[in-house]
Amino acid sequence: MKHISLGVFEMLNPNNGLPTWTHPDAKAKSWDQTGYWVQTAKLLDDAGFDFLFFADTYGFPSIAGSVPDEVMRHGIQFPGLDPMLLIGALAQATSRLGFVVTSPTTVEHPYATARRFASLDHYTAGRIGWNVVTGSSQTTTDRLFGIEDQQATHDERYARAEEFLQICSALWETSWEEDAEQRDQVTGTYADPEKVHEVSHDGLFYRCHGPFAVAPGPQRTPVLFQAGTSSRGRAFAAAHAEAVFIQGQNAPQAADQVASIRKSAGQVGRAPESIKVISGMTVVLGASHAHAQARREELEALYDPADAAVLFAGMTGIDLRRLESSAPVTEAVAAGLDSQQGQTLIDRYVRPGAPVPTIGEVLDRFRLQALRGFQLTGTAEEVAQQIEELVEATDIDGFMLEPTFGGSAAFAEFAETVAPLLRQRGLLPGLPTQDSPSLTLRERVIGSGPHRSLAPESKESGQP
Ligand SMILES: Cc1cc2nc3c(=O)[nH]c(=O)nc-3n(C[C@H](O)[C@H](O)[C@H](O)COP(=O)(O)O)c2cc1C
Repeated sequence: MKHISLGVFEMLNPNNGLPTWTHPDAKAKSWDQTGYWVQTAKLLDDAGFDFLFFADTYGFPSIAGSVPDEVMRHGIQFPGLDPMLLIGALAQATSRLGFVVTSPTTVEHPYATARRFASLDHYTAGRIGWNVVTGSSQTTTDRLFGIEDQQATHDERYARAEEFLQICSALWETSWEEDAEQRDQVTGTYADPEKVHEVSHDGLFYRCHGPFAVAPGPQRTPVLFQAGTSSRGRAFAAAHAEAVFIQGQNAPQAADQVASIRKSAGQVGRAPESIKVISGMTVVLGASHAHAQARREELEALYDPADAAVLFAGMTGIDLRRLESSAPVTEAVAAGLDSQQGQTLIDRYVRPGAPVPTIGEVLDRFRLQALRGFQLTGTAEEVAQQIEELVEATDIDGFMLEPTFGGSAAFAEFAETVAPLLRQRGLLPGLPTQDSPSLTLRERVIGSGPHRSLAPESKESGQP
């Protein structure tokens, strides 16, 4: 049985997905406090988790240019803080835990993004990853950044992302030779100018000229995660991603996704298993199965159907509230409510050959699983068994635990009860000890490194 990676999926807002902050165990009062996150990161570090992952977006739901009342009143992806600014404090408080931060290729500039992640590679001593996304809640974000007149199509956003990453990679991998940074106090040479090269890029969307002003950190390139699973998203992942984040819904669907991601990687000359696929999973535990089931019902009662409809509209640009709930969901397309946004989300509900679900059914499934992956419920033994079966059936490489009622107690419970069983089953390595070597995130999760192994085509492009 292969070892799996274990992460935690978080967002810097009061909830993860639909509002749960009103529950007594939620982090309603602490989610914006550095102390809460330091304590959580330490817990995960000591419990042997591999990484803490932050999803992020500048956006929040808006529909036809206005923000529905529920967004602010109920706290639906609102308000939200910048997770990147927290990483230095978390790195200082931990010694092994990796951090993955989501940052979009839409409204940022490649140079600024490359500089931030290269800085974080230094601050975390090589424990940083970047979840590359083409952005959600695009309509809201475009208005905030004043670029609503330039709305790019789904595929154009991926074309920009290609160029964005090309520049970042050149800055990280080619600007500084390995021994360019000398810091020699005797000769007074900080960096050898002969060994720091200019990057020169004139593209369709971006221009960037000059040497990179950050010397390489332990990993040079942060570990590249990617989320977005349309065929265009998959092609992008095949070319660039070292790990792909999916929201697995059931074993057959996830097995297909894993196989298709590996196949696409193989088609561009990469070893198919070198690309890691990691799924979200929400685990609700109990002393007995009935107890766990009761806790799940308590959790799901928090997910309000009206909030779900607002979040769905914000993410997809499709306001299903305008249609009869008994109508087939394909009517949304017929009614002209289709949009360029969130293709994955729609693909998720309409399967070739299967009956088309109604709008009410789609919204209810979305309510229960919005922004979430596998839903596991049971005793620790039952959950460990389900995880083993999922790994066997899908060939998935790891999971991220999604928050349930909001606080970090659920992560501690998983670490104390399920993780030891996964170790017994050979799915997790032993807990690190004082003598364990300190690994970079790439060494720990991808199993290579510390530097990125470049895809064959980038070697051929004449870059050193
Ligand atoms: C599993 C998953 C996680 C995502 N996480 C984020 C995120 O944290 N921030 C964000 O702006 N977009 C996120 N996205 C949206 C993607 O950036 C992308 O815009 C969207 O999925 C459309 O691309 P696709 O059709 O290839 O999936 C996520 C998408 C998926 C499928």
